[in-house]
Amino acid sequence: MTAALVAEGVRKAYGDVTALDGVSLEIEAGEVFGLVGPNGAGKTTLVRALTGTARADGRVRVLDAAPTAVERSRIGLLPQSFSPAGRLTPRELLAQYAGRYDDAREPEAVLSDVGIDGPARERWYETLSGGQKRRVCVGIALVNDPEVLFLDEPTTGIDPAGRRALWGLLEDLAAGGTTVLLTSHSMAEVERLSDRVGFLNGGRLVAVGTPGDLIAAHGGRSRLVVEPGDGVAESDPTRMPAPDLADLDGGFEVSTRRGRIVVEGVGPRDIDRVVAAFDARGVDVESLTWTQPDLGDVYLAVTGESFEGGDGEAVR
Ligand SMILES: Nc1ncnc2c1ncn2[C@@H]1O[C@H](COP(=O)(O)OP(=O)(O)OP(=O)(O)O)[C@@H](O)[C@H]1O
Repeated sequence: MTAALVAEGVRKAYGDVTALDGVSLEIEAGEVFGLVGPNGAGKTTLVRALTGTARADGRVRVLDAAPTAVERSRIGLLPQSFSPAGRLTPRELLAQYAGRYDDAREPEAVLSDVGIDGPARERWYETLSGGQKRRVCVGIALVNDPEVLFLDEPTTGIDPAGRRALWGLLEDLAAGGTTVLLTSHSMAEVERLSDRVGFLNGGRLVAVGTPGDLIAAHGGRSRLVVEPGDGVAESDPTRMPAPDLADLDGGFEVSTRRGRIVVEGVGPRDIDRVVAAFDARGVDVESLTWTQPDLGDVYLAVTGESFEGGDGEAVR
């Protein structure tokens, strides 16, 4: 396989702030790579270094060229902050951007792909909703049918149905061989779309791998999350019962988190006896959820920060 994107020892400082602290990464042609990390971790700066929109120390190659030398029709970029002309319609904007390339896609087809249909195509960009605007911006990044697509938080502000539609579109592009570098704060999004995921924290890549490998290495064990009854958690979280399950065979670890009792290491076959043990210890169980580790757990493990996702993503 050939690397479509290469970063070697990339460093970038803004005054005293080190945004990238020696990032090395190779992304294969046709790969979808998800970049995640807390606010300020350096994701946008890495995208900017790779696209030549910010100068950085170290070595960067895009399709075997310097980022500023690569043929621009081969690259699509959706920056995190991007505001096209407000008093053009989506149809006019797409036509305008298409006109920059010798061989662009049909604007109408691109607008259909990103879900801008009907009257929204004919309204000034500035009058569109936030999610509609973001869809138009995604369309602009796709209009030249790029080989490498950089998407910096593409689905921010887009409603759940639109987000899923966009995921389907990105999956189609990936199936067609497009290389995608995606940043996102949605673990569901990166887990669904990415062949590999990189976690940035404090300007360093702290973990890289397939979602499955990362979850196996850092995700911890499956767990039972118990909401205790009797209003104990609300009245005084410090009085939360954390029953000792040491005598149960299975090596369970019990802790309390945000008013819930978390029992790590509970497999599907263990649920009944753990619940019975709660009962025997007089802990009233209001509700319980069994979860398997996912990328949100990896996030917590490798960045040290708790992850609270939107869209019904797990809270840990
Ligand atoms: N133009 C700039 N001038 C000064 N500091 C900057 C600039 N751009 C980024 N930084 C700083 O560099 C660090 C990395 O920022 P960056 O935008 O790359 O993070 P990020 O991971 O994309 O964050 P977010 O999730 O909030 O988008 C931050 O501390 C940020 O304040």
